[in-house]
Amino acid sequence: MSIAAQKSDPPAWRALLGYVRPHRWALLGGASLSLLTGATGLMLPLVARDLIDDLSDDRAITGALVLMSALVMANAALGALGSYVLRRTAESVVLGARRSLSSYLLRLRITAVDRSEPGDLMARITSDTTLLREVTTDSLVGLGTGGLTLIATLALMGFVDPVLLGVTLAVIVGAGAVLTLIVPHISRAGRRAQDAVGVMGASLERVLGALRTVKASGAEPREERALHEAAEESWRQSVRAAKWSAAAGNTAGLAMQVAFITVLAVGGARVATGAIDVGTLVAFLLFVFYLMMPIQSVVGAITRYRTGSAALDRIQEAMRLPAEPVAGPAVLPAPGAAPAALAFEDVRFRYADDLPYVHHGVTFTVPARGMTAFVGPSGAGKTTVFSLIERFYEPDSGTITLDGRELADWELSRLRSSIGYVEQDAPVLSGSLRDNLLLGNREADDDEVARVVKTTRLDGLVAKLPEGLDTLVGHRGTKLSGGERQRVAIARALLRSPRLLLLDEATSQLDAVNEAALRDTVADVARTTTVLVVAHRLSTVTTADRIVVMDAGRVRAVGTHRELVTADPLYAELAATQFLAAGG
Ligand SMILES: Nc1ncnc2c1ncn2[C@@H]1O[C@H](COP(=O)(O)OP(=O)(O)OP(=O)(O)O)[C@@H](O)[C@H]1O
Repeated sequence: MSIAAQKSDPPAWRALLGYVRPHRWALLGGASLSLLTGATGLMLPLVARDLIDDLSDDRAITGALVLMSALVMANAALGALGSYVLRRTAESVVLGARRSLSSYLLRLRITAVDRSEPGDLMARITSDTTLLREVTTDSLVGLGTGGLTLIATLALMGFVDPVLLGVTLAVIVGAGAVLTLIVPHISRAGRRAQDAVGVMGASLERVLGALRTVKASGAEPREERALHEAAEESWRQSVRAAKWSAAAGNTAGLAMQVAFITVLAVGGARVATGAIDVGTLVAFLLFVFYLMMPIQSVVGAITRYRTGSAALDRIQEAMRLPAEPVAGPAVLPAPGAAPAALAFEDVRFRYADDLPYVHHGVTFTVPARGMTAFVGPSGAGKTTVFSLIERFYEPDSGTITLDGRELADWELSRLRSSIGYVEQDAPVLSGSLRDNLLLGNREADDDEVARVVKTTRLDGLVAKLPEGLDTLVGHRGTKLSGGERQRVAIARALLRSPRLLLLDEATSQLDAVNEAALRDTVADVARTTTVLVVAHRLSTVTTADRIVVMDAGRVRAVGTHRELVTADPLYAELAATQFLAAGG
């Protein structure tokens, strides 16, 4: 996984504030309720003391009892409300992060996706965002309420005896120095634990995405080991983080005990010299005791923030991957819209700076309407032509124009809405058959769907499925055959009434009858639309209006089948040896 942190990354707390800002008032409300709960709790002993005084002085205790009951009720009610408000706010922060991250991931550039593991990206949305929950409530609120209580207690201590306050502060500063050494270990271990969860997500995605192949290859034990290793690495790092967190918590506890003893010793000496009286010393020691709670809460907040900040860093890294601009909903071309004309002019392209060029100056023109077939040996760069037209990638040099206008000048959603694209492996998404057909055009009505289902010869399939178009097709369409998936992909593209249809022909999977039918359908579409086909069948190339022969990233010839068979030796060889199904 190469989503790496950059030196210039802003600190995690700034990102956290970004997520929390929309919920600041709810968070403040929850924190105030927590403070109020604490205050009602602190008042209870005072009222109890009054009640005991009343009892010993033979006074009526009804008033004190009523007050105590009211305080107990208020404490419980405020506590429950405060905790609900805080948890709800924390969940809203998680929701906000999940929403923005998932929207962002849908806009990722394909180059970024090429460099990422989908399983790791999934872990960032699911697991890492969950950690924001604790960071929001425990860290932010703990730091706020604990910090306020700490300041108030220290102020009162300074009021009682500044010298003893100095002693206490010296101990606290010493403990703080130790904590600054411990805290980075918590961050590091937290980061590694979350990275290991990402690795596990990636391994899971790899296995589940190809479970049949894994089983058929007998690779379960090896894949199981990889999954377990990732789980164990996460465990190891989480345990390491727990160890350092425990050390931090105990350092705080130890510091308070050291402060207690030091205050006792220095305070005793001051009592002996008459600088303070015993009452002052006792009151101060009580304050040292009370100091424990806010200090624990502040240290807890810091340690939890450090674990959570690792998750925040991972979320921010994903949010910095290159993405496409935000676009409004795409407007599909009206049925009967003019077909598109396309031109490549000296296009050079490579998938990454450290990879060799795939296109070395590709030039061809495709007029509006008609079918153009791309042929050539495997790896010649045919599918890459389609990827560049869809602007999944940008060429390094040269120009690509659609209707005479450079692709870079097109609004991306508008460009893509003009195109119907059928990928070679014809992906089908989990959901119903209808969902899949309407993926590219939600607006298509039942008549249009029925027509396209018929032209792509899916009507037989629909009739035999238990729930027709509403039958679920399984994860990645596993309940469909390869040929059916391909026809679904073609039907989906046709429902968009594209001005340019890109068809990356599968190398197999269609039986002769369906192939002939689809060839007729595509030929029919080519009468009104511009169709580009990466062709693997003789029947396709013989019906094409023109054929572009590609070899090693260059266009070596353009012509019809008849012309090329005699004019281009490579084409003649391909026609004789490589094209599938000779039914032309
Ligand atoms: N996402 C990618 N990242 C890096 N290299 C890639 C990527 N996609 C394709 N390539 C490389 O680019 C070259 C051209 O690939 P392309 O898919 O365009 O070939 P093709 O002519 O369509 O081949 P085939 O007929 O086998 O589908 C190949 O060498 C391939 O390995």
